[in-house]
Amino acid sequence: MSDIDQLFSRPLAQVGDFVFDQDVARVFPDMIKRSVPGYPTIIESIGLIAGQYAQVNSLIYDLGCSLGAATQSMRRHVQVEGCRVIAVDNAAAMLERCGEYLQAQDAMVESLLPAETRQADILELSLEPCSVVVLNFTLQFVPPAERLALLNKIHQALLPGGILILSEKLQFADLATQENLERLHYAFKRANGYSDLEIAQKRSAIERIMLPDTLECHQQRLVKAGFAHSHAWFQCLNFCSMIAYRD
Ligand SMILES: C[S@@+](CC[C@H](N)C(=O)[O-])C[C@H]1O[C@@H](n2cnc3c(N)ncnc32)[C@H](O)[C@@H]1O
Ligand SMILES: O=C(O)C(=O)C[C@]1(C(=O)O)C=C[C@@H](O)C=C1
Repeated sequence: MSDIDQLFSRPLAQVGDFVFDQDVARVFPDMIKRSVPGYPTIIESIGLIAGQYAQVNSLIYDLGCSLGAATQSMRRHVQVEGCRVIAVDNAAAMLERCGEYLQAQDAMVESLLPAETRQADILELSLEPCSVVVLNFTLQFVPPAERLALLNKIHQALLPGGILILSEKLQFADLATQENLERLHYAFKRANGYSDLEIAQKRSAIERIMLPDTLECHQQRLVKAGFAHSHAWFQCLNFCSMIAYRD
């Protein structure tokens, strides 16, 4: 079970950069559900969408898997012969808990899709041929200069007919839209029990290491990476999810 996220509830003399460490791993399910509008819907839908595009005897990658929520959903939804999920994260603490969650899922549910965890930097990892790749709120933590090469690598590894599911926090070019949706996002966090202090300190902790792009930037970069066809399938406030098609 997850502890309640109170990591930023007390005034910090110095707010360091956010790190996916043991403390975050302990509270992550609570943190992300209370911070990302629509997260439960996105997780459940990733399983459904993957179930429609996973190909026989192929790999599925969950890149930046954290505790493996998307992997767990895909294991429940994908009923395709010979598929296997590889859940990748470079944070040891997150991956350790991911392994615990997957073992617990195996103990509760029979005939799930096989899944394995792999600790690696997705920028270094070589990808085997696959039919579904998930980047669920991961690309936003990759340095912007490295994002195109990662998407290129994913496009190269995807089998014809395969897909990338890309979920991201969005930036908006229009200032009014940016300010309105940011304000609504903070209202969402407050409605979920975060104080103004927690919201402010978390914002400081992520502002240097989490760099959102606009939807237009994502779509242009996906085309450059070889994904001629992509679209958003979900948006809740300033968070969205897209599907990009490997034609
Ligand atoms: C917001 S969390 C992702 C949430 C998760 N995909 C889910 O659906 O619950 C971002 C994750 O990406 C991981 N990450 C960031 N950069 C990475 C990299 N270069 N290689 C591997 N994992 C990375 C972090 O350790 C963290 O677990
Ligand atoms: O934008 C915020 O305020 C967030 O907390 C977002 C976000 C994310 O999108 O990954 C940031 C860090 C955590 O992983 C959980 C949520």
